[in-house]
Amino acid sequence: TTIVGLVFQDGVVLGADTRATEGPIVADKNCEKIHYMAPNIYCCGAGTAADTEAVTDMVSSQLQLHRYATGRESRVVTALTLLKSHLFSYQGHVSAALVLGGVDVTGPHLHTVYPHGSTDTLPFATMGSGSLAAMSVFESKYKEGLTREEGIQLVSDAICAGIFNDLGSGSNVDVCVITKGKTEYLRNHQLPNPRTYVSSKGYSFTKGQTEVLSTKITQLEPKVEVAEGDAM
Ligand SMILES: C#CCCCC(=O)N[C@@H](Cc1ccccc1)C(=O)N[C@@H](CC(C)C)B(O)O
Repeated sequence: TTIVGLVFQDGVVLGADTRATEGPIVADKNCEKIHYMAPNIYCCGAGTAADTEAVTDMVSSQLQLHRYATGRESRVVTALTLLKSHLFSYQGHVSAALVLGGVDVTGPHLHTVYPHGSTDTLPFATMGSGSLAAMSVFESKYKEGLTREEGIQLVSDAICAGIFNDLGSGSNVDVCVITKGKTEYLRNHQLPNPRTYVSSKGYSFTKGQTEVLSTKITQLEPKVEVAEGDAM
């Protein structure tokens, strides 16, 4: 997995690839790794698929109940505290490495959460097996005050670095843009690895392109006629 996040002038942009693996096998070519936490908060997950899905879904439900109880918009720090406390209590056995981002009354926020429950607050962050490839892009191109378009492009470039240089990452680029007034989930924002279908007429090799070295035709034993009504 390659998952990233950055803070830009109007909020936060999150990004993820869409490959799920089982050892050397690609288990899912287009899975979703950017999870809804609240209308103004999303969370990217790397690690064990079941763990990232379960922990983000659980905290998302807790945030919804908290919104009912307070009548207020959820805060990123609330999601952060719920996530880290749960992961810490399980001493790293829940393999969820997360990039949490959102915009609340206190402004834009971006955090990383590690399986053991430690967290960091950063202007830009990457996680997953493709995180080093992605971080190389951020370290060379990130700056403060990026526009929405610049932010989306930089996130896409960082995810593509993972897609093309990390075997644990691949397929497509998902993006999520969170600002004070609006949240845009751009599912399959980029499709850099389209499946090229073999044309319906089969391969298009020109006749004679492959040299025929020898031909051997074997006559099969004569067909035995089956009389009507015989048991098969
Ligand atoms: C679909 C399906 C099966 C998913 C199995 C599954 O969790 N794969 C993991 C790798 C892994 C981890 C621990 C045990 C085995 C295999 C995986 O692809 N993680 C990616 C993120 C998740 C959200 C898709 B990424 O971190 O590479």
